[in-house]
Amino acid sequence: MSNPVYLALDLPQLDAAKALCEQVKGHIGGVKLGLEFFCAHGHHGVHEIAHCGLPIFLDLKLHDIPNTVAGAMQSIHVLEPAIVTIHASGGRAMMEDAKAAAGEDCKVVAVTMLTSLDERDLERTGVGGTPHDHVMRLADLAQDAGLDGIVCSGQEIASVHDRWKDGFFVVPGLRPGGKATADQKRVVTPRRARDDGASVLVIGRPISRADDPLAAAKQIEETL
Ligand SMILES: O=c1ccn([C@@H]2O[C@H](COP(=O)(O)O)[C@@H](O)[C@H]2O)c(=O)[nH]1
Repeated sequence: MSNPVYLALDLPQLDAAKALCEQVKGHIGGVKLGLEFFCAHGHHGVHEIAHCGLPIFLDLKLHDIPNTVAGAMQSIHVLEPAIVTIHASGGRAMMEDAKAAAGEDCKVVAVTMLTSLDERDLERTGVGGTPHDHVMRLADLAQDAGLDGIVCSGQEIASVHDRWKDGFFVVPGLRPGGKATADQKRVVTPRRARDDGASVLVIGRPISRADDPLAAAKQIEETL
């Protein structure tokens, strides 16, 4: 089985991001480039990281009207990403148009509820119910729209996996100690997320901010 860990390269310096990728590339399965990286380095930065030879996950979390999101998807075709994220709350038409505009080999997955949010945060945005309810509702919508899968926390992955058997599930908010840290609230260990059905494990700071990133990546790999 291939390594499910995608390293989140949330670093402002391109050289540092490239060096980190080279350092740990034998112990991860892919690289996730998000807003911080893409806003700083754009297409050029993605091409530079692609030299590492790992699959690229563009975590752009697109969220706009259908025509705009479809246009953005077409603009990133040339980068040949393996995975791209959009927001499920953009609605069914937006998700359908995004999927139609994506390349054949690109998985389009919808962010349901950010792992930095808990039930209280959800209530404050005017959405009733638990995170579990909210994630299930948006997972159903994403499946109906023909997407490949969703992004959710490891706390919901077992339920999502039960109702969407062939879905592709991306799980961030992973902490080797299993405890909420920094801005992440709905966390589990990488091992639990994998056992519960995650396809991709997104891990950033536990590796990138470790004193020894290579040792951290190896330790996580050994737990899987
Ligand atoms: O719900 C979400 C969606 C995306 N992310 C992204 O994953 C990584 C997590 O980084 P850590 O340093 O391991 O916390 C980061 O790039 C987020 O943008 C998420 O955390 N939660």
